[in-house]
Amino acid sequence: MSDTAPRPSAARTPRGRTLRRLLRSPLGLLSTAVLVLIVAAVLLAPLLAPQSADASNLRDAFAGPSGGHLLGFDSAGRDVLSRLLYGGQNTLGGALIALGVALVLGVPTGLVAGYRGGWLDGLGNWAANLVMSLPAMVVLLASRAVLGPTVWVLMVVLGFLVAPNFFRLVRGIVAQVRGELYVDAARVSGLRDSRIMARHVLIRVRGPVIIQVALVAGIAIGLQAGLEFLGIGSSDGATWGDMLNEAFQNLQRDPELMLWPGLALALTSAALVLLAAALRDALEDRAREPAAPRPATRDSAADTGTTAVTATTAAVTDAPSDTAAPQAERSGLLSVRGLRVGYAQSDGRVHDVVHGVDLDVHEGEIVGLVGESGSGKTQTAFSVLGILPEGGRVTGGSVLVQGKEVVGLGERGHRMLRGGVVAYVPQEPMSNLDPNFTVGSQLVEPMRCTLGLSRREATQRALDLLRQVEIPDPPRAFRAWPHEISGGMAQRVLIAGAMSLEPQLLIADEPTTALDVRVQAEVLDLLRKLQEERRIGVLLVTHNMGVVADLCDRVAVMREGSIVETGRTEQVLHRPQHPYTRTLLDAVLDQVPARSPWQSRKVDVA
Ligand SMILES: Nc1ncnc2c1ncn2[C@@H]1O[C@H](COP(=O)(O)OP(=O)(O)OP(=O)(O)O)[C@@H](O)[C@H]1O
Repeated sequence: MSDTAPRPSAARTPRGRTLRRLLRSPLGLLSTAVLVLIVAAVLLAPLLAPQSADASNLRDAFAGPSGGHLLGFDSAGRDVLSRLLYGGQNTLGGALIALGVALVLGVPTGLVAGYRGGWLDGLGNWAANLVMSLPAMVVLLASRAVLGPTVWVLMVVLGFLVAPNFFRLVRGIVAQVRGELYVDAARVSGLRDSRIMARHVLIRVRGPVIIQVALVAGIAIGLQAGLEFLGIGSSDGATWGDMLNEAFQNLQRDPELMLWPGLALALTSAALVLLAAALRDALEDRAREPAAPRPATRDSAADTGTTAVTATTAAVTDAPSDTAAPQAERSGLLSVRGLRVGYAQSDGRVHDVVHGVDLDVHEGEIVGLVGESGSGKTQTAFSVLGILPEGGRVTGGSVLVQGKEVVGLGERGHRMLRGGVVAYVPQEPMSNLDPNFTVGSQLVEPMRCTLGLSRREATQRALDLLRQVEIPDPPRAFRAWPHEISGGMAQRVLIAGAMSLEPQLLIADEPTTALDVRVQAEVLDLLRKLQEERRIGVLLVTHNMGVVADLCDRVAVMREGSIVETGRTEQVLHRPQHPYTRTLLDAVLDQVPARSPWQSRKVDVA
């Protein structure tokens, strides 16, 4: 491992940056300091309080400050400072109970509803709306009548009443995150849903939930004090609400008694609200922060001296043609027959976007699936992977992977397939890496979960893989954050990730579209090298005839959800049978000069 490579410091982690930003803002610093002081004082009550909260001496009733009793005595001759400190324990403890219940009920249900969608989401929403429509005060009064006046029980009920706030917040964010490509990538790499939620999704809801916690804590403290002030709730010991109630009854005699519990409540609630605002600002600043400049890499600095091929150059020459692979005979690796994919419409009808596709990928061959945008290439690939978007489903046909039918396979079966036999290289490398984790961590985790490797073994293997995909400084790339690497490097990382589970079939969906032309050539070279070394089958989804010419043994041309022509690459490129294939080839030839002569799977040197 290189010792010279800089290690991203803890201070540069998103969490470290948020905390520093929070403490740099005057509001954040002030509110944090006030809260820390209040909590510390309350926790240290046994050391700071001159006596216990309930020790009373009627001779001291309404006595002013004296000696060790800085805030004087109340109407029952109890020390006000002691009651304030011990009362804080009960008041803050009650708020914690309400918060705990709300978090336990709201966050996991919001996660599941947002991530899974469907009937779970419907049910969760219905329940949240129902609870939110209940008048909180009436429910609390009814609970008091049924369950008794204990304030702890009322705090549990309060937690139940505010849980929908957390549910809605989390559900909304998760529904957004679920559509992120890195979440798809994590699914494709075989991670369980629970693991994806814990690792990739929870991290996105963390910030907003913390803000909501601060707000709800303020509300819980206020409500609890309100209940006790009205004499509705009662706890075994003193609380700030209790103190307010007692002070209010003696307002004429000693108005100062209102001051201390009122001040404690006001300060705590205000500090919580200000902390929430400061946290929100800190998180928004972080989101606005521009990504760190990417270091020059071999990929991005490949302007000179690179062996490259112009990927958009199609080679159509007079080389001899092969015959098409017999479609009747099904391949042992991937065999698709009569595949139909449909999406449910709002009127209940199903709209087919793939209409009876036949496709084979044999061991050790690269098959190009080519066609214009919207022709159904991705839907076909996603059907094999079992990751069709919500609303989409296979409506007919058969997909055999290593002889095993995958149509109708449950999520678990698909996950096992994706974590073993089939791997996927997506289109947009940067969006498929989770910005919250280092590159290395994103390589190591699937290997640990799927192959059961120890962290040390998985780390070693990840470094080997980074070397195999020709990343110049593997240890450095391993430690880098996604924003610190170039698009070409990110694609190499994703290829390494796909290879890490030793697949037999690799599905690459436009793997070079997001890259510049020279980096495209390098990534294509890499794919070819890995495919030849490992003798895996590759289904290459592309709209680029140049890529097909450079890389593929066979090609299937897709249009409007159907395969219109299939055969060996040379044959299809030399003597296209279908007018649509000719149009695709003409379009390429219109745009760039043709490379000649056609050389099967050879790279043109720029
Ligand atoms: N979530 C969806 N809901 C409804 N229709 C969809 C959905 N996703 C894709 N489609 C439709 O399926 C058809 C095929 O889309 P697909 O993504 O497979 O095209 P493609 O050939 O891969 O195109 P591209 O190269 O642009 O990705 C398109 O008509 C598209 O509108």
